[in-house]
Amino acid sequence: MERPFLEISRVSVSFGAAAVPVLNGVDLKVRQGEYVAVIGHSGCGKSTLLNVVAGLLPATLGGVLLEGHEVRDPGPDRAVVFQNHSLLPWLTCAENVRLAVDRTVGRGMSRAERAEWTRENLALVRMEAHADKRPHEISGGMKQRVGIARALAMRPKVLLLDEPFGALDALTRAHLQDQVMAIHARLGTTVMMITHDVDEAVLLSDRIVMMTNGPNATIGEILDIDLPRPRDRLALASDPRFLAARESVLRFLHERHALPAAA
Ligand SMILES: Nc1ncnc2c1ncn2[C@@H]1O[C@H](COP(=O)(O)OP(=O)(O)OP(=O)(O)O)[C@@H](O)[C@H]1O
Repeated sequence: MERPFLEISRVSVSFGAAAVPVLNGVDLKVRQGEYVAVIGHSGCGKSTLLNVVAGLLPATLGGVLLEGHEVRDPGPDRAVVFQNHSLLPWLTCAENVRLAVDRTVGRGMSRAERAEWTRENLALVRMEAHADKRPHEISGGMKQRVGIARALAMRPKVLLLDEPFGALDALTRAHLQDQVMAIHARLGTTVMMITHDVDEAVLLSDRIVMMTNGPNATIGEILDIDLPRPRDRLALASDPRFLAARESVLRFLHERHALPAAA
């Protein structure tokens, strides 16, 4: 059998002396270029799982392999974009991206090449016109776009998105989702994205990983989304396959794994 690109094997995570682990025995194989969304109720351990893949948090049991190499630390092959941008406020958009370039792929590049690579990556998220602005001069959606450009500029093997659009209004969110789909189509980056948004998960993903409630959370079900790409949100809004996938995730979250208070 072909070796999986990213392999999460029997990952369990316990914090401190807690008797019950947050995550228990999470197994997932991700293909190169695949777009996987992880969805589940608040507190089930989605960010914990992403942090293990990022190398920011060690698994208590089990582990993660990327192209057969064990993940032990954070590294530029696994770039993370968080819900709240983490741009340095005293640097311009270009300088924020450039900093990541200088420390990773830019090491073998000339000064001019680094500047060009920075510009190209800002262009991927259509932010080249704002390259010289500082974070306080741009909107929340624009800051997230710069954060995505910074992550992509490292040409990671896996892009880890932890609710990247969670703090944005619906229209900005839709716009960014479309941009991320276009970038995924163009670069073929493997993506693991955490989201609470069912429509977002169905629109963007090849597979949706649905987590059971914590503690002791694990993968409950995995849904394949076979919708052809490129995907158009308007056309899909009334597509029976989109609606069926959406309903299946909603049933998982609100029937089979409803939170006790909501059940
Ligand atoms: N460093 C930590 N120390 C102790 N407990 C933690 C730590 N990090 C997370 N937890 C606990 O682990 C559980 C899972 O947290 P996590 O942030 O992974 O959930 P989540 O599914 O991403 O939640 P949300 O959707 O609300 O962001 C929670 O109960 C949380 O309190």
